[in-house]
Amino acid sequence: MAVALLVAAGRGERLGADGPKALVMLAGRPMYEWSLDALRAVAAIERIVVALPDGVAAPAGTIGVAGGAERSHSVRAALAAAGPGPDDEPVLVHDAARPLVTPQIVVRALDALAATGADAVVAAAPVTDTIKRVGDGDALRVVETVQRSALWAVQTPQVFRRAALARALAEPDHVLAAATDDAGIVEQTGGTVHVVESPRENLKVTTPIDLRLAALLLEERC
Ligand SMILES: Nc1ccn([C@@H]2O[C@H](COP(=O)(O)OP(=O)(O)OP(=O)(O)O)[C@@H](O)[C@H]2O)c(=O)n1
Ligand SMILES: C[C@](O)(CO)[C@H](O)COP(=O)(O)O
Repeated sequence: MAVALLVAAGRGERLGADGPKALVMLAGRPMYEWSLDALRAVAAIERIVVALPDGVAAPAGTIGVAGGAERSHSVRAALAAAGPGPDDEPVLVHDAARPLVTPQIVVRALDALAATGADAVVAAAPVTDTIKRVGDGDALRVVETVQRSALWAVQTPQVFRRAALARALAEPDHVLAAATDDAGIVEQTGGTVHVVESPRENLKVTTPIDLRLAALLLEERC
């Protein structure tokens, strides 16, 4: 059985809405509810912890906890609220900002962790753009065209063996603040991380155009 941590405590500054991003209405419901539906539909998930903005009540059947200053601080708070568990227990972390996640994506990530000896498995999609490294003195000068075949755009869900995630989240606050995902901290602390393929549709709502796209895709599903 697995524990799921849904992080929904971000401010959403790049979206520029009136309130926290996870509470923004998307295809008729607060954004975080779409991810909760997907997590609740997976039989292997026995507990869901939600990191929320201060003062927001926990959704029914979940454990609520106040989020931290940065994303990985919220993951740390959620893991603490989940209570103790065995070292090899799968702990799944998902962003409420990825409302297009499906039960199938979640199950594929959990199964992939069980099938490997890795410390973590992250949902990801092969990169389809050509990526150039820019900078090196002249801010706009192209330095390199990166070999695309080795590049994957990483998403959530990210599934960890509990001990590896706990070790990563025990790093100092500034290490957590600098990380854009938890798997990156696992890598820095000597852990092994694999990818499992996931559709590009599992996009992250960051800016207003993402919100419009997510609404269109969710309305298509309903
Ligand atoms: N202190 C934080 C920051 C982020 N998150 C969550 O982490 C996910 C990914 O974060 P991001 O999309 O960067 O959200 P925000 O931090 O809200 O966005 P911004 O950087 O534009 O303010 C989101 O589900 C967000 O709610 C969180 O729980 N706690
Ligand atoms: C964790 C994440 O969703 C992986 O793509 C992403 O890095 C978090 O978003 P942020 O905007 O970089 O905080």
